[in-house]
Amino acid sequence: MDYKAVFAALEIVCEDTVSILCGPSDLPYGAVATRLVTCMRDIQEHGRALEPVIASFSAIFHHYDFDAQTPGNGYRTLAKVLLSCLLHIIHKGRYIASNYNSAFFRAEHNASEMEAYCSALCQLRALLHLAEQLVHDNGYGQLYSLQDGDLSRQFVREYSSMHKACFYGRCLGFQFSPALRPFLQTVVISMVTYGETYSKQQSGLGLAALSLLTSGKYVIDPELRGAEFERITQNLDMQFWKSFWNLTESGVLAGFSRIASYPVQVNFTLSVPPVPLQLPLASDPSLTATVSPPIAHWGPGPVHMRLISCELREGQESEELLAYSRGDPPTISASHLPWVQKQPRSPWLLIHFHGGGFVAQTSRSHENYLRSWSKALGVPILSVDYSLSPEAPFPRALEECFYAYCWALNNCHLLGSTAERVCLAGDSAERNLSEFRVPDGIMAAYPATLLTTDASPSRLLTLIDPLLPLGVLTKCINAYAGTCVCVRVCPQHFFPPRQTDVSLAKRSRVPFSGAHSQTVQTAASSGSLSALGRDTAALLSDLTQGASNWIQSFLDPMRTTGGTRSLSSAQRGPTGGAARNPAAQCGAQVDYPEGFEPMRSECLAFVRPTSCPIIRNPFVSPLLAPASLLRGLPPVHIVASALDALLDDSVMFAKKLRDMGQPVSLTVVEDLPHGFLSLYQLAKETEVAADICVEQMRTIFQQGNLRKRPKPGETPPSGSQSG
Ligand SMILES: CCCCCCCC/C=C\CCCCCCCC(=O)O[C@H]1CC[C@@]2(C)C(=CC[C@H]3[C@@H]4CC[C@H]([C@H](C)CCCC(C)C)[C@@]4(C)CC[C@@H]32)C1
Repeated sequence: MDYKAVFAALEIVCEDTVSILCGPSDLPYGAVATRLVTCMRDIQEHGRALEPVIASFSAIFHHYDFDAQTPGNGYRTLAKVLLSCLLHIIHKGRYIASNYNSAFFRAEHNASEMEAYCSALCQLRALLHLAEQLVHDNGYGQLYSLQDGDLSRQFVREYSSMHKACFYGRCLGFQFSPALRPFLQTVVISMVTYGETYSKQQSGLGLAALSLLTSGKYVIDPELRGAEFERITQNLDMQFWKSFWNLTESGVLAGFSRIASYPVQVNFTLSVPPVPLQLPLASDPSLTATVSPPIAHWGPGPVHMRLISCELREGQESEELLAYSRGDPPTISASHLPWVQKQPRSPWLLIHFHGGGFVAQTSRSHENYLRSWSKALGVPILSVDYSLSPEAPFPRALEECFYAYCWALNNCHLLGSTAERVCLAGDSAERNLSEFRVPDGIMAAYPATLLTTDASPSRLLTLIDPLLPLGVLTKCINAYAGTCVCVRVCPQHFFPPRQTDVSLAKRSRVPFSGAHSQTVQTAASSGSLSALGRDTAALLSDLTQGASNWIQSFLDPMRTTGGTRSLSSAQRGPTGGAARNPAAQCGAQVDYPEGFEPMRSECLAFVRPTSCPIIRNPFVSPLLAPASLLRGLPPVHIVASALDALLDDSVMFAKKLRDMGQPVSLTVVEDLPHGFLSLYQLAKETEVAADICVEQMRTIFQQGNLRKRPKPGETPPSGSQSG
């Protein structure tokens, strides 16, 4: 995008709009016109200040890319987001300029929209200023300043006091692909509705009715929705997020998602009892090593997983496998019908670790894309339902994933595979769970590779992201890292040699045995009835949102009489910022340019970054892993999104592997949020991105034949797959 043309167009639009608004008009828009004029002048001022900033970023951001063919890093993203905001403003401004004198012009609505974008622009200006500091303070080509904790602390403090509501109201998701905006709106409306009804002791129909009423209010008042979203992300506890993110787990929503996804012949959950496993050694298959079951925190316990296979394959209907079946009756029974042909075992096996911030979701929420993967690749998929935090902090989930992987290798014949080629796939949080073992390749979608609160340019987006706000991310990290006294870890267990190494046989008897076992009380599961009530409520709010959306623009003018919540220009600071408040004084530690100050929030966000050393553990933050540990990794294919706050995690991790000579590829897709796999049915763009992931896995399965496994200690061929 040519930034100069955008700034030039902005200047023209601001001038044109102001001259039209100030010109003679028969229409009674007095106060609204004044608001618009002030707003356009503020925008103009921001634009003039920002052009040189974007110019300086454009001159340097290629230094931070993975390589010349893969442009993508947080600096590019910030510039892109800013230009996207400006384009929205230009579009709106042109509309206002050409329709202002029309009898049907909705002055109040347009003024509120423009004010919302002006606020967003003001906050983005602050983010760009913070990013400029990062450029100065970080090393050349470095997206993180891993040594200097002060800068990051300063940013976190700044984040806590900055106003964010404008990004969750009218401007919600402006940076993403337009096809996703209605969905994001639905999610945000459902979330604030859920937040309001969450604490109410209602269930069933009462709750549904309440949700319906509440969601209506948020549909018609975007400012109220934004403010409420900001409040929720700042104040509601982990249990709320767990519970909201788990909406896709049960009842109606899961049912819908199933109906909308590919039918598969095999889909059921397994519960594997915690018994020691004997695994043949790669170096000498006649020897075996013992792998102990997971023990951290509460001792040995079963490991849950889900088997998904598009076609019924040999072994999948065996009594031996069905004996592991858990809870729900295996859908496999349908395949006993005589016309369902049993396929031979696949040479491939895909082992999947789902995302969900370590705290929420199971394989069930991820079923929709897993089903399509199984169909596209013709491969059985074993998705691990590891235990979630905060009930099961690190390293429980890691142990369970490792155990599940070993169990799958031992029992691949039951899973419908000969496991000649094994690929690990993980999205988001779970990429780093798939770190510890060497299969034939790893496909990591938008991975989190650094769990410290070190600032990076893309991470600044946590201020505007509707799915991953910083306040919520730090809660996830705190939950996963647990309390420091709870888990003490023996260093040697975090540098295990490759699974194929004999020495692991001795160590792995008690994996992660340095962790002090401590019984952690699992959270009392809330009543299933009220859970059903909440599902229903959320669904209803979803349905009503669609219907009510179109009413919104007509109702807007009515809001004026009811008292608008948007900041009037008089309430704004000199550059469009909100009036100062106590939070402003607490937050302001950053030297913004003369005369500029971002808008502040009315209440301070409670962001508590964990200081627990566990987050620096290489199995929690693989970006910090020493080369000796990463050297054993198979080819890693990373698929990230340019608009993801965790983009820099991907870029830096890919660079690190590439610089070590490890086989790695990075693909950056445009305009999608974190977690795009879960949204793959919603838009063409998400589908294309999900297909890229499928192709990367196909590469792993097919290239596995050609790849020579390096022997322990041997350096793999350098850069074989980079780019
Ligand atoms: C300021 C500078 C300092 C910055 C410091 C940054 C520190 C952060 C660093 C690292 C953090 C890493 C932490 C772990 C990352 C975890 C990421 C991670 O795993 O994120 C996933 C969390 C779940 C989720 C949000 C997601 C994707 C899809 C979402 C789902 C889409 C639809 C689902 C709704 C419930 C459906 C409801 C429908 C409605 C009723 C109509 C929804 C929203 C559930 C949640 C997921 C991403």
